[in-house]
Amino acid sequence: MSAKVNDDLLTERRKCEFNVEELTNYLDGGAQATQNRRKLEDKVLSTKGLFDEVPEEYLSHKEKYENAVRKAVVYYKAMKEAEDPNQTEQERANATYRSLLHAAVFKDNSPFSLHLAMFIPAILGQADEEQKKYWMKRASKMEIIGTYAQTELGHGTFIRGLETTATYDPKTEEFVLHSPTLTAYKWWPGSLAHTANYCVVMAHLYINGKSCGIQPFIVQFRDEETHQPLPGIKLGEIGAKLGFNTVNNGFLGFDQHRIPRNRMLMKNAQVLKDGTFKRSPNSKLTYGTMVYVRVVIVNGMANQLARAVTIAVRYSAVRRQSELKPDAGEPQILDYVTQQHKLFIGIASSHAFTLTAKWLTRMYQKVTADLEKGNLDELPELHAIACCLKAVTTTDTSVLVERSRTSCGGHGYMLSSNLPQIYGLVTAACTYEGENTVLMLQTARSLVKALEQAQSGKRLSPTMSYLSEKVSSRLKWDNSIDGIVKGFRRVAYGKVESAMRSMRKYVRSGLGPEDAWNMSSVQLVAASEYTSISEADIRQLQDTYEDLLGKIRPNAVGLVDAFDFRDQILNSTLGAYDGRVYERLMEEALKSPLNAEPVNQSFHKYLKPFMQGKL
Ligand SMILES: CC/C=C\C/C=C\C/C=C\C/C=C\C/C=C\C/C=C/C(=O)SCCNC(=O)CCNC(=O)[C@H](O)C(C)(C)COP(=O)(O)OP(=O)(O)OC[C@H]1O[C@@H](n2cnc3c(N)ncnc32)[C@H](O)[C@@H]1OP(=O)(O)O
Ligand SMILES: Cc1cc2nc3c(=O)[nH]c(=O)nc-3n(C[C@H](O)[C@H](O)[C@H](O)COP(=O)(O)OP(=O)(O)OC[C@H]3O[C@@H](n4cnc5c(N)ncnc54)[C@H](O)[C@@H]3O)c2cc1C
Repeated sequence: MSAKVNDDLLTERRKCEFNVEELTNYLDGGAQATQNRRKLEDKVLSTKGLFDEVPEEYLSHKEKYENAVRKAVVYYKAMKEAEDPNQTEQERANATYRSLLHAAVFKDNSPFSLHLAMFIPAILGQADEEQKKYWMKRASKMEIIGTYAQTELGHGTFIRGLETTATYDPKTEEFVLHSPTLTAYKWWPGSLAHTANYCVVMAHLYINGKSCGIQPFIVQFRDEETHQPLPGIKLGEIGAKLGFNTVNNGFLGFDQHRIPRNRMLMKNAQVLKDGTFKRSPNSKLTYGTMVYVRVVIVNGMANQLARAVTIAVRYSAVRRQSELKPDAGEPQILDYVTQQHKLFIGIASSHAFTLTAKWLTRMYQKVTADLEKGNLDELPELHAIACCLKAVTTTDTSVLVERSRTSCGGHGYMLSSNLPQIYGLVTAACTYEGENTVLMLQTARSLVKALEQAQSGKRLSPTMSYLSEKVSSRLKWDNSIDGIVKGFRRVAYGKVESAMRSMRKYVRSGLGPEDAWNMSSVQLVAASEYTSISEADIRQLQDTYEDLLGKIRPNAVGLVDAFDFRDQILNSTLGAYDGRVYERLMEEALKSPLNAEPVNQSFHKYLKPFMQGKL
């Protein structure tokens, strides 16, 4: 018999003014997609051995990893078996697009995540047809487990500064991989330490002493039978982190490690047997895997943020605290407008990121199809947009997840709420796949170029077209959506123009272009991410805003119910559908090993002699 649902949550659900299932269907891409997702979740989550006997937080660092590998093999097998052979690729993609199934199994991400998130995309995007056929067969069947090894101890952002070398030896038709310094060691790749046995390595190619730029190589680094590191390979784990502690991030050093010529992924650039180098049509095509993952991250942020606000809004409907009016009893904390302000932006942002992710994915698919036909025209715009949206969505999601945590008071600080772990997952994305400041500066680079083109009368790409609108600075905008958008476009234009004026001022003062860029870089980042509107209009918008909060209030629980996260995926004492918060907090607390006995052994060993002055 299912447990009794909290009365306040029942009331909230009765108050809701819209059809929750309809919104769920919309988010999934239709009623059938909702059904497919639920069917997949039912199948996979009914698999034995997927969940923890002891809560992960009470395991050691090593036990956490070993437990995660145990679950990863069960999970991956269950996912494979749950695949419906009659489903189209698109239906399968839709069923997983919104599902955070892995979050029900791994609070801190899977040791296989890089295999699926980067190793396979790198093969698909960087291998020639013959290589793709061979490696995809092995990788898709998990005969091998891979990762993506680009970052080094000494370099993450500056890819052209990577020190790992790949020197072509025409006599043996091999590449010699070498880490000339400690800072050249690959450092950070997920699964690298003890899980994977292959990786795509980004290394500096040299032929006859000449630099041929950064190229991708598929490298085996562990024996497939014994899992021992191969000769000339130094491997290890980089240590405990804020989060991602079951992702097994590692380090790898090469000592004159030889690989066959056909291990360089040769879709874009090629090395012939005699050492002839055939250059890529665009050297940045090698960076394609990063563009792909940045696109995926935007959708991932939408889902993770939705999970956090679901937990916080349901808890805020159950938690009663303080006194809003004398003798009126303790109100639900969701009735405080400050609480609504903290949480409703998170609901709206998750929807905004979902729609943005869909738009960006379509743009990525179009540009990738064009690249296949040799048309690179829209690659720069895709790069700029992917950089901006990855940076903005990860920054905003980190802020909003942390705000969801602090809006739940002390209970939000409990690991059993799962809000700290969700924060650990999303805040990592501000750094990986391109540190956010660096990516915003990439976008700024495109904005400055676009404004210069606009000022010389050239046509701009659709996403930059606001820079060619001669919008009057005395524009008055109203509270309509159109008016607000016009206002934001006007201010965004002003930010880019101001940054450019600043750079020109520095150049006139005698600085070189690079120093002028650096001196203006704070403004350049603001131009890429930040748009604010002038003081006078904030008051007008503020009234509208507070009015909107009131309109959302009766529907808040319905809006998060529509995300349709089952309890196992929320994995939270505060966010369960039935709202039995206090019973769950106690149930989880009693699982602490410290509660197995009333007096801990440290009393007799340390406390008692200490208090009796015997230590
Ligand atoms: C479970 C997780 C929970 C929540 C998260 C949800 C979803 C996540 C989904 C998947 C992830 C899950 C698991 C994986 C977790 C972690 C994996 C992490 C992997 C990594 O971090 S891999 C390493 C990533 N590293 C980087 O991104 C490095 C960033 N640096 C760069 O990109 C370049 O160095 C930089 C900054 C662009 C500068 O390079 P460079 O100096 O050479 O370029 P310039 O600035 O001079 O520009 C030259 C020219 O080239 C253009 N350009 C640059 N980059 C690109 C590109 N990628 N594509 C196209 N064009 C590019 C640039 O615009 C210039 O053009 P111009 O001269 O102006 O015409
Ligand atoms: C959880 C996690 C997982 C990861 N997984 C992988 C993986 O699987 N594979 C992989 O290859 N890498 C991985 N990484 C590494 C990640 O890609 C790098 O950390 C990232 O690219 C940043 O590089 P860095 O750490 O060397 O920082 P740096 O590049 O040294 O940056 C440090 C600071 O300097 C600033 N800075 C640097 N350059 C500039 C500039 N030009 N202008 C202005 N400011 C600048 C940055 O903004 C930042 O604040 C992972 C990282 C994390 C945190």
